[in-house]
Amino acid sequence: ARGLTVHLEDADPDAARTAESLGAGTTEPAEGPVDLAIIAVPPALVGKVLADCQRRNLAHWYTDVASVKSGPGSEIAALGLDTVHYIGSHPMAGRERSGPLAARADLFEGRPWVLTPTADTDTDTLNAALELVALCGAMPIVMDADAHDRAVALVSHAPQLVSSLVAARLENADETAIRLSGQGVRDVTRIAASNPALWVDILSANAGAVADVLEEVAGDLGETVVALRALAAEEEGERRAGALGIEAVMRRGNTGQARIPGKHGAPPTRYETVAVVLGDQPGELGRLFGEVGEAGVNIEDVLIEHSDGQQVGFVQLSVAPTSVKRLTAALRAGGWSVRD
Ligand SMILES: NC(=O)c1ccc[n+]([C@@H]2O[C@H](COP(=O)([O-])OP(=O)(O)OC[C@H]3O[C@@H](n4cnc5c(N)ncnc54)[C@H](O)[C@@H]3O)[C@@H](O)[C@H]2O)c1
Ligand SMILES: O=C(O)C(=O)C[C@]1(C(=O)O)C=C[C@@H](O)C=C1
Repeated sequence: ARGLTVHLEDADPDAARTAESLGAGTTEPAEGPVDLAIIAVPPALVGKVLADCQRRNLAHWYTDVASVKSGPGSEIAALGLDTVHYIGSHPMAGRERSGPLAARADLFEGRPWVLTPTADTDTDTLNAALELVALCGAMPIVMDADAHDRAVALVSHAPQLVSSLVAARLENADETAIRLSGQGVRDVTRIAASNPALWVDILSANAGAVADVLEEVAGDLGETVVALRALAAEEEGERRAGALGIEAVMRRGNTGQARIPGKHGAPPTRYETVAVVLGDQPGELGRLFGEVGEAGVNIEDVLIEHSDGQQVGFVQLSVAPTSVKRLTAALRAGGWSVRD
């Protein structure tokens, strides 16, 4: 989309061919060294693959996108590789599904992309990585590898495990309970569908920092259980203490959630939702998005909720509060059923 030639290589030729057929680039090898080689393999393989790429003189500059930075960085140094023309990086965007079929062209749009230069890193190497980040529409954040790993323990790795733990409660749950699943449990468990092997690899390189965060979560969980038991007690004073405990945890959650930045690192924006009833027919979603575009409204986020066993779904479009009236009127005029 940006007019650059991308050469794709993968240990699994089918993965490279599938990516090629989706328009990600060409599986034809480059004739000479390319500008930048982007190594997108599991973290434990970054050192080995970088060694192979440098031995083959594949590129002027090299980066990787692994979700942990200290482990691969130490391995690269231990292997004695060229660290002048290499810079670690980590786009803070991904999917719970792996492989080329899960790819999205706009995945990195407006997302933070961490770069971890060291004292060895050449300015031209940093600039090549900055250009990649800009081409993908992401926001560069320069960080030290250790600080990066501590930060992602809190904002990515511990949340992944907490999501998996919540979803694990559903493993043997009664089917009647599962059928009641609404948007709340879907929001909390989306990333529980992630690839276990990749996450073992990621967590192996950041286990201590993630264990520290989870130990604190475990402490909070213990206190929350005590508060819930008190809430169910006979004695009124105990019940009041329980209510205060639960209120405190909910308020702390409100405060933490409100600190998460919006797109482009801007302060959190409050969007409003326009909910549209959608028939379960091919092309309905595309038609809806087309009409939203024609109304000149930007979709900031979208949630699709299917009702079990019904031929309709609800699409919740998050839009700027100032666009709600205009969008609702335009969609109703176009024959869509918009919920009040
Ligand atoms: N999935 C995410 O959400 C996400 C987000 C940010 C960063 N990352 C990082 O990106 C990297 C890749 O993750 P992914 O989710 O794209 O995984 P993936 O399984 O979809 O892709 C990894 C690819 O690497 C290939 N591969 C394995 N060994 C290889 C080798 N020796 N040479 C060449 N190719 C090889 C595999 O065949 C596979 O196609 C990981 O380091 C991960 O931490 C992932
Ligand atoms: O949203 C997802 O599905 C992700 O995979 C996201 C996520 C994250 O925690 O933000 C997960 C791990 C990656 O290292 C980067 C992004």
